[in-house]
Amino acid sequence: MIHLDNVSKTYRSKEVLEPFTLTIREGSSVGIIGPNGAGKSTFLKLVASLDKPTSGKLSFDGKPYGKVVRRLRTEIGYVPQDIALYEELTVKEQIAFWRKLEKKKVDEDFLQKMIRMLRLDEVYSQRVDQLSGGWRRKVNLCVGLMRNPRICLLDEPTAGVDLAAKEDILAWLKQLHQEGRTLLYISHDWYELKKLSDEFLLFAERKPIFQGSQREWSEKRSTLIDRYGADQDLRRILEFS
Ligand SMILES: Nc1ncnc2c1ncn2[C@@H]1O[C@H](COP(=O)(O)OP(=O)(O)OP(=O)(O)O)[C@@H](O)[C@H]1O
Repeated sequence: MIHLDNVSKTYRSKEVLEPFTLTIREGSSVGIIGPNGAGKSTFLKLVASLDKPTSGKLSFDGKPYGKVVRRLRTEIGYVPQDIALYEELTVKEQIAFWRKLEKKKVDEDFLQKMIRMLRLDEVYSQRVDQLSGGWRRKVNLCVGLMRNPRICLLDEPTAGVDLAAKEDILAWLKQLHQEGRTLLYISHDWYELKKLSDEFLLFAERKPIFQGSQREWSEKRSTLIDRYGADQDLRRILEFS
Protein backbone atom coordinates (compact mmCIF):
# COMPACT_ATOMS: atom_id res chain seq x y z
CA MET A 1 0.00 0.00 0.00
CA ILE A 2 1.22 3.49 -0.86
CA HIS A 3 0.03 6.48 1.10
CA LEU A 4 0.62 10.14 0.27
CA ASP A 5 0.02 12.45 3.18
CA ASN A 6 -0.38 16.16 2.51
CA VAL A 7 2.00 15.94 -0.42
CA SER A 8 2.70 18.96 -2.63
CA LYS A 9 5.21 19.82 -5.35
CA THR A 10 6.61 23.16 -6.39
CA TYR A 11 9.09 23.65 -9.21
CA ARG A 12 11.05 26.83 -8.60
CA SER A 13 8.21 29.12 -7.52
CA LYS A 14 5.46 27.32 -9.47
CA GLU A 15 3.14 25.11 -7.46
CA VAL A 16 2.42 22.12 -9.70
CA LEU A 17 0.59 20.02 -7.10
CA GLU A 18 -1.27 21.52 -4.15
CA PRO A 19 -1.22 19.56 -0.88
CA PHE A 20 -3.30 16.39 -1.17
CA THR A 21 -3.71 13.08 0.64
CA LEU A 22 -4.54 9.75 -0.95
CA THR A 23 -3.95 6.02 -0.71
CA ILE A 24 -3.19 3.49 -3.43
CA ARG A 25 -4.58 0.09 -2.46
CA GLU A 26 -2.42 -2.99 -2.92
CA GLY A 27 -3.52 -4.86 -6.05
CA SER A 28 -5.59 -2.02 -7.50
CA SER A 29 -5.47 -0.89 -11.12
CA VAL A 30 -5.69 2.88 -11.14
CA GLY A 31 -6.29 4.80 -14.35
CA ILE A 32 -5.00 8.37 -14.02
CA ILE A 33 -6.73 10.98 -16.13
CA GLY A 34 -6.79 14.74 -16.41
CA PRO A 35 -6.09 17.67 -18.73
CA ASN A 36 -2.57 18.40 -19.96
CA GLY A 37 -0.44 20.01 -17.29
CA ALA A 38 -2.69 18.92 -14.41
CA GLY A 39 0.22 17.26 -12.60
CA LYS A 40 -0.30 13.56 -13.49
CA SER A 41 3.30 12.83 -14.52
CA THR A 42 4.62 14.77 -11.53
CA PHE A 43 2.42 12.65 -9.25
CA LEU A 44 3.69 9.43 -10.83
CA LYS A 45 7.32 10.51 -10.45
CA LEU A 46 6.74 11.23 -6.75
CA VAL A 47 5.25 7.76 -6.27
CA ALA A 48 8.18 6.27 -8.20
CA SER A 49 10.51 8.21 -5.83
CA LEU A 50 12.22 9.77 -8.84
CA ASP A 51 11.36 13.15 -7.39
CA LYS A 52 10.84 14.40 -3.84
CA PRO A 53 7.74 16.23 -2.63
CA THR A 54 8.13 19.86 -1.58
CA SER A 55 6.03 19.11 1.49
CA GLY A 56 4.28 16.08 2.93
CA LYS A 57 5.24 12.43 3.20
CA LEU A 58 4.97 9.25 1.19
CA SER A 59 4.91 5.81 2.77
CA PHE A 60 5.18 2.27 1.42
CA ASP A 61 3.56 -0.50 3.46
CA GLY A 62 3.42 1.91 6.39
CA LYS A 63 7.09 2.94 6.27
CA PRO A 64 8.36 6.36 5.16
CA TYR A 65 9.86 6.33 1.65
CA GLY A 66 13.24 7.47 3.04
CA LYS A 67 13.49 4.29 5.12
CA VAL A 68 12.69 1.82 2.33
CA VAL A 69 14.73 3.16 -0.59
CA ARG A 70 16.11 -0.25 -1.56
CA ARG A 71 12.64 -1.85 -1.53
CA LEU A 72 11.25 1.00 -3.62
CA ARG A 73 13.96 0.43 -6.20
CA THR A 74 13.21 -3.29 -6.52
CA GLU A 75 9.44 -3.38 -5.99
CA ILE A 76 8.41 -0.38 -8.07
CA GLY A 77 8.77 -0.36 -11.85
CA TYR A 78 8.44 2.93 -13.70
CA VAL A 79 7.91 3.25 -17.43
CA PRO A 80 8.44 6.84 -18.58
CA GLN A 81 6.43 8.55 -21.26
CA ASP A 82 9.56 9.41 -23.21
CA ILE A 83 11.19 6.42 -24.76
CA ALA A 84 14.81 6.17 -23.63
CA LEU A 85 16.42 3.33 -25.56
CA TYR A 86 19.76 2.80 -27.26
CA GLU A 87 18.81 3.27 -30.86
CA GLU A 88 21.69 1.33 -32.41
CA LEU A 89 21.05 -1.87 -30.45
CA THR A 90 18.78 -4.67 -31.61
CA VAL A 91 15.80 -5.57 -29.43
CA LYS A 92 17.67 -8.63 -28.19
CA GLU A 93 20.79 -6.59 -27.35
CA GLN A 94 18.66 -3.89 -25.75
CA ILE A 95 16.98 -6.36 -23.41
CA ALA A 96 20.31 -7.99 -22.56
CA PHE A 97 21.89 -4.59 -21.88
CA TRP A 98 19.20 -3.42 -19.45
CA ARG A 99 19.06 -6.83 -17.86
CA LYS A 100 22.71 -6.55 -16.85
CA LEU A 101 22.01 -3.24 -15.13
CA GLU A 102 19.23 -4.69 -12.95
CA LYS A 103 20.25 -5.02 -9.30
CA LYS A 104 17.84 -7.87 -8.63
CA LYS A 105 18.26 -11.14 -10.51
CA VAL A 106 15.83 -11.07 -13.41
CA ASP A 107 13.15 -13.78 -13.33
CA GLU A 108 13.71 -15.55 -16.66
CA ASP A 109 10.19 -17.02 -16.84
CA PHE A 110 8.63 -13.62 -16.25
CA LEU A 111 10.84 -11.94 -18.85
CA GLN A 112 10.14 -14.61 -21.47
CA LYS A 113 6.40 -14.38 -20.80
CA MET A 114 6.50 -10.60 -21.24
CA ILE A 115 8.49 -10.94 -24.49
CA ARG A 116 5.92 -13.46 -25.78
CA MET A 117 2.88 -11.45 -24.70
CA LEU A 118 4.25 -8.28 -26.32
CA ARG A 119 5.36 -10.37 -29.35
CA LEU A 120 8.84 -8.84 -29.12
CA ASP A 121 10.37 -12.09 -30.38
CA GLU A 122 9.03 -11.10 -33.83
CA VAL A 123 11.43 -8.13 -33.94
CA TYR A 124 14.26 -9.57 -31.85
CA SER A 125 17.00 -9.00 -34.39
CA GLN A 126 15.85 -5.58 -35.56
CA ARG A 127 17.60 -2.41 -34.46
CA VAL A 128 15.50 -0.08 -32.31
CA ASP A 129 15.94 2.83 -34.73
CA GLN A 130 14.24 0.74 -37.42
CA LEU A 131 11.15 -0.01 -35.34
CA SER A 132 7.76 1.72 -35.56
CA GLY A 133 6.43 3.72 -32.61
CA GLY A 134 4.30 0.83 -31.35
CA TRP A 135 7.21 -1.60 -31.21
CA ARG A 136 9.45 0.97 -29.56
CA ARG A 137 6.84 1.51 -26.87
CA LYS A 138 6.64 -2.23 -26.29
CA VAL A 139 10.42 -2.45 -25.89
CA ASN A 140 10.28 0.52 -23.51
CA LEU A 141 7.61 -1.29 -21.47
CA CYS A 142 9.64 -4.49 -21.39
CA VAL A 143 12.73 -2.65 -20.13
CA GLY A 144 10.74 -0.76 -17.48
CA LEU A 145 9.03 -3.86 -16.08
CA MET A 146 11.93 -6.29 -16.41
CA ARG A 147 12.48 -6.54 -12.66
CA ASN A 148 8.98 -7.99 -12.24
CA PRO A 149 7.84 -5.20 -9.92
CA ARG A 150 5.01 -5.47 -7.44
CA ILE A 151 3.91 -1.97 -8.39
CA CYS A 152 3.90 -0.87 -12.02
CA LEU A 153 3.84 2.86 -12.79
CA LEU A 154 3.19 3.67 -16.41
CA ASP A 155 3.16 7.11 -17.99
CA GLU A 156 0.98 6.83 -21.11
CA PRO A 157 2.07 3.28 -22.00
CA THR A 158 0.03 3.20 -25.21
CA ALA A 159 0.63 6.73 -26.50
CA GLY A 160 1.03 6.77 -30.28
CA VAL A 161 0.62 3.03 -30.84
CA ASP A 162 -1.70 1.38 -33.34
CA LEU A 163 -4.70 -0.69 -32.30
CA ALA A 164 -3.00 -4.08 -32.57
CA ALA A 165 -0.03 -3.01 -30.44
CA LYS A 166 -2.40 -1.36 -27.99
CA GLU A 167 -4.33 -4.61 -27.56
CA ASP A 168 -1.07 -6.51 -26.90
CA ILE A 169 -0.02 -3.96 -24.28
CA LEU A 170 -3.46 -3.93 -22.63
CA ALA A 171 -3.60 -7.74 -22.51
CA TRP A 172 -0.19 -7.82 -20.81
CA LEU A 173 -1.11 -5.11 -18.30
CA LYS A 174 -4.40 -6.87 -17.57
CA GLN A 175 -2.51 -10.06 -16.86
CA LEU A 176 -0.11 -8.25 -14.52
CA HIS A 177 -3.10 -6.91 -12.62
CA GLN A 178 -4.84 -10.29 -12.50
CA GLU A 179 -1.67 -11.76 -11.03
CA GLY A 180 -1.99 -9.30 -8.14
CA ARG A 181 0.29 -6.44 -9.08
CA THR A 182 -0.70 -2.84 -8.47
CA LEU A 183 -0.98 -0.73 -11.62
CA LEU A 184 -1.01 3.03 -11.88
CA TYR A 185 -1.09 4.35 -15.39
CA ILE A 186 -1.78 7.62 -17.13
CA SER A 187 -3.99 7.57 -20.18
CA HIS A 188 -6.12 9.88 -22.29
CA ASP A 189 -8.05 6.98 -23.83
CA TRP A 190 -11.38 6.05 -22.27
CA TYR A 191 -11.47 2.72 -24.12
CA GLU A 192 -8.39 1.45 -22.32
CA LEU A 193 -9.17 3.21 -19.06
CA LYS A 194 -12.48 1.37 -18.84
CA LYS A 195 -10.94 -1.92 -19.88
CA LEU A 196 -8.10 -1.86 -17.41
CA SER A 197 -9.01 0.23 -14.37
CA ASP A 198 -10.85 -0.76 -11.25
CA GLU A 199 -10.38 2.80 -10.06
CA PHE A 200 -10.05 6.22 -11.70
CA LEU A 201 -7.95 9.04 -10.34
CA LEU A 202 -8.77 12.40 -11.88
CA PHE A 203 -6.33 15.29 -11.67
CA ALA A 204 -7.34 18.88 -12.32
CA GLU A 205 -6.47 22.28 -10.97
CA ARG A 206 -3.18 20.96 -9.57
CA LYS A 207 -4.64 18.21 -7.41
CA PRO A 208 -6.59 14.96 -7.48
CA ILE A 209 -10.29 15.83 -7.52
CA PHE A 210 -11.75 12.33 -7.79
CA GLN A 211 -10.66 8.85 -6.78
CA GLY A 212 -13.09 5.96 -6.94
CA SER A 213 -14.47 2.93 -8.75
CA GLN A 214 -16.01 3.06 -12.22
CA ARG A 215 -19.44 2.89 -10.55
CA GLU A 216 -18.66 5.84 -8.29
CA TRP A 217 -17.39 7.69 -11.35
CA SER A 218 -20.73 7.18 -13.13
CA GLU A 219 -22.62 8.32 -10.03
CA LYS A 220 -20.50 11.47 -9.50
CA ARG A 221 -19.85 12.43 -13.10
CA SER A 222 -22.64 14.99 -13.40
CA THR A 223 -21.72 16.56 -10.04
CA LEU A 224 -18.14 16.88 -11.27
CA ILE A 225 -19.35 18.50 -14.50
CA ASP A 226 -21.43 21.01 -12.48
CA ARG A 227 -18.52 21.80 -10.22
CA TYR A 228 -15.61 21.87 -12.67
CA GLY A 229 -17.33 22.25 -16.04
CA ALA A 230 -16.07 25.80 -16.56
CA ASP A 231 -12.72 24.24 -17.44
CA GLN A 232 -13.33 23.25 -21.06
CA ASP A 233 -10.62 20.56 -21.20
CA LEU A 234 -11.88 18.96 -18.03
CA ARG A 235 -15.47 19.19 -19.18
CA ARG A 236 -14.60 17.28 -22.35
CA ILE A 237 -12.87 14.55 -20.38
CA LEU A 238 -15.91 14.18 -18.14
CA GLU A 239 -18.41 14.29 -20.99
CA PHE A 240 -16.58 11.75 -23.13
CA SER A 241 -16.37 9.22 -20.32
N1 LIG B 1 10.98 19.57 -13.89
C1 LIG B 1 10.08 20.53 -14.01
N2 LIG B 1 10.43 21.83 -13.86
C2 LIG B 1 9.53 22.83 -13.97
N3 LIG B 1 8.22 22.63 -14.25
C3 LIG B 1 7.81 21.37 -14.43
C4 LIG B 1 8.71 20.25 -14.32
N4 LIG B 1 8.00 19.12 -14.53
C5 LIG B 1 6.73 19.51 -14.77
N5 LIG B 1 6.62 20.85 -14.72
C6 LIG B 1 5.38 21.61 -14.90
O1 LIG B 1 4.41 21.08 -14.04
C7 LIG B 1 3.12 21.13 -14.63
C8 LIG B 1 2.52 19.74 -14.56
O2 LIG B 1 3.26 18.89 -15.43
P1 LIG B 1 2.95 17.34 -15.57
O3 LIG B 1 3.86 16.83 -16.63
O4 LIG B 1 2.98 16.70 -14.26
O5 LIG B 1 1.45 17.37 -16.11
P2 LIG B 1 0.60 16.22 -16.81
O6 LIG B 1 -0.75 16.25 -16.19
O7 LIG B 1 1.34 14.94 -16.76
O8 LIG B 1 0.50 16.74 -18.31
P3 LIG B 1 0.47 15.93 -19.72
O9 LIG B 1 -0.89 15.28 -19.81
O10 LIG B 1 0.64 17.03 -20.72
O11 LIG B 1 1.61 14.96 -19.73
C9 LIG B 1 3.30 21.65 -16.04
O12 LIG B 1 2.95 23.01 -16.05
C10 LIG B 1 4.79 21.46 -16.30
O13 LIG B 1 5.27 22.45 -17.17
